[in-house]
Amino acid sequence: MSTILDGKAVAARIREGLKTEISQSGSEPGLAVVLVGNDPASEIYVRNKGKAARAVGMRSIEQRLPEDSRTEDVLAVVKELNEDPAVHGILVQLPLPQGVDRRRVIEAIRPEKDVDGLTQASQGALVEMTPGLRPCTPAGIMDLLDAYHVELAGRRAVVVGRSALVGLPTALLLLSRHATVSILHSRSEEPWRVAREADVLVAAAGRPRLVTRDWVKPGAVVVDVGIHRTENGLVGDVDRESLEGHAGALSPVPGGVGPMTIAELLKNTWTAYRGLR
Ligand SMILES: Nc1nc2c(c(=O)[nH]1)N[C@@H](CN(C=O)c1ccc(C(=O)N[C@@H](CCC(=O)O)C(=O)O)cc1)CN2
Repeated sequence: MSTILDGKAVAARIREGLKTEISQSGSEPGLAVVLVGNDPASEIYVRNKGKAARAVGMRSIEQRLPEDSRTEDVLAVVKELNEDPAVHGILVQLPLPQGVDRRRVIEAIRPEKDVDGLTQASQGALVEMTPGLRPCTPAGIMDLLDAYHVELAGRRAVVVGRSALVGLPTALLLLSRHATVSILHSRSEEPWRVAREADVLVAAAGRPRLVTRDWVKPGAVVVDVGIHRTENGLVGDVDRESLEGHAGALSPVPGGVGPMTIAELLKNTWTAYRGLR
């Protein structure tokens, strides 16, 4: 049997801890989420973020802009939120519509309110390993591994995918914990040869069921970051059925990394509120 890395349960514990801390402090951190356009998955995530924020005692602010918004329109909203003392964390939901310049919008967020950890200031802090707000999904992966006491120092970790949102920062966080890290990507030749060496394999390629049994060393810990909506329901980047009983541990989709992403967003908002890094 493979151990199931139960992100839903770990995230619930994190949220419970935050709720207690926030209520004991008598404070009300504010989280602003900006949604541009009508992407149906983004609608769900933004709704869930607002619900989760309110449930731990935070103020949730939602700003919606139409699909045909210009970069300047989004920048104006971010600027307003930057100036608002009741807003401690700002997140711009991704992806943005085609006409909006993602880099300019993200860069407009004040680093101390960058609860998504995506500004160049936050990314620089991650590279330098100085205090800063870390991107939510990578931070969630680390907390999930820690919750199951997965040893990282000196072990071989392989990340499949090199996105700025997940793959790259996850590799850096694993490196900061002294794992020996490789990154695989769409141009890697025979990626399964490298993947098979992993003690810890993180699949963040954005390709449904890419990682099959022949990519995985028996007993390895496999973290699935993918979420794909198919006619048979949600599937990840990992072909879960072929890994059951082969992997030592496996994060499910749904119920693995997804809930951790939202819990980390709340953690970052609480950190931003306290001004502690
Ligand atoms: N600004 C950002 N945009 C996006 C991020 C991000 O971290 N920052 N990540 C993803 C989407 N995402 C958060 O925004 C996210 C994805 C999935 C889940 C989640 O809880 N998934 C559930 C399944 C829910 C469902 O889809 O029905 C699960 O895995 O159990 C939370 C957050 C892209 N955009």
